[in-house]
Amino acid sequence: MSKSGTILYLDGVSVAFDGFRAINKLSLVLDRGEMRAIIGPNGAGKTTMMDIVTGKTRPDEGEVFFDGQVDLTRHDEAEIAMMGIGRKFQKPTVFDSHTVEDNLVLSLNGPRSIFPALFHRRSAEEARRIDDILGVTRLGDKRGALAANLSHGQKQWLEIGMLLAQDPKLLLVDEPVAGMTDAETEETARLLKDINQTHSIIVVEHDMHFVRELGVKVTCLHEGAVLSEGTLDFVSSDERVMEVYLGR
Ligand SMILES: Nc1ncnc2c1ncn2[C@@H]1O[C@H](COP(=O)(O)OP(=O)(O)OP(=O)(O)O)[C@@H](O)[C@H]1O
Repeated sequence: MSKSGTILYLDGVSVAFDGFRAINKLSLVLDRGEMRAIIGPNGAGKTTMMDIVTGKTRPDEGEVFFDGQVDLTRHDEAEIAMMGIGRKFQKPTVFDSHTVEDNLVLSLNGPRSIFPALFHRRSAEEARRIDDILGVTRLGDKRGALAANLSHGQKQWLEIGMLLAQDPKLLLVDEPVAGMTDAETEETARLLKDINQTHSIIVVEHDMHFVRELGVKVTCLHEGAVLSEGTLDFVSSDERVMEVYLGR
């Protein structure tokens, strides 16, 4: 299959831990500009797949390409982050004692340490980017609030904003709506759809209501490989998916 036009290209990827194949000849292709939802039972290999993409885990075999041409297996975690793959873990890790705005300023890309970042005169370009991110993450009226005082959902949105501040091409988002209210969950689907206008996204999520709201192609992983792929209706009516995951 051609890699051109892809933002992420995995083919025949395997990795074993002590002889156990957590990822087993996995092939998964994400087009540039696409948002994809990844589902699958516990232990299916979702986290390990993201660890491979971000350079945390090296595959034993297979091809892993970013943006059609970058061989990710030749780069380490820091290089991969610099190249434009941003990852959001499940648990928010915002700086509680800083304001929402300062959390974003601290995440803006470019070499900087905490004091220059907070005290240097902000350029017009930086101010515009912060405003854009506050808008897209629904935090415009929380700009001056301490991150500690945000709701759980707002903290997740702030962390997504901190990822955007690094200007990634591809965002990997792990279980963003776990612990959110229904209203926050629905808003998160809208928020990710907004971000998807300008970024490619992979979302790992167990919440099927949320996956339906996203309305994107779904890949179900099982035992380290793709079990089923297509629309949510197609995947969720696949007997093999019902057997290992949804029908439990
Ligand atoms: N560093 C490791 N050493 C040994 N086994 C591992 C390691 N990392 C993952 N595994 C195993 O690989 C398999 C896949 O795990 P992984 O965390 O990728 O699944 P997952 O789909 O993310 O599951 P969950 O939905 O529970 O997060 C599991 O059986 C896990 O125990």
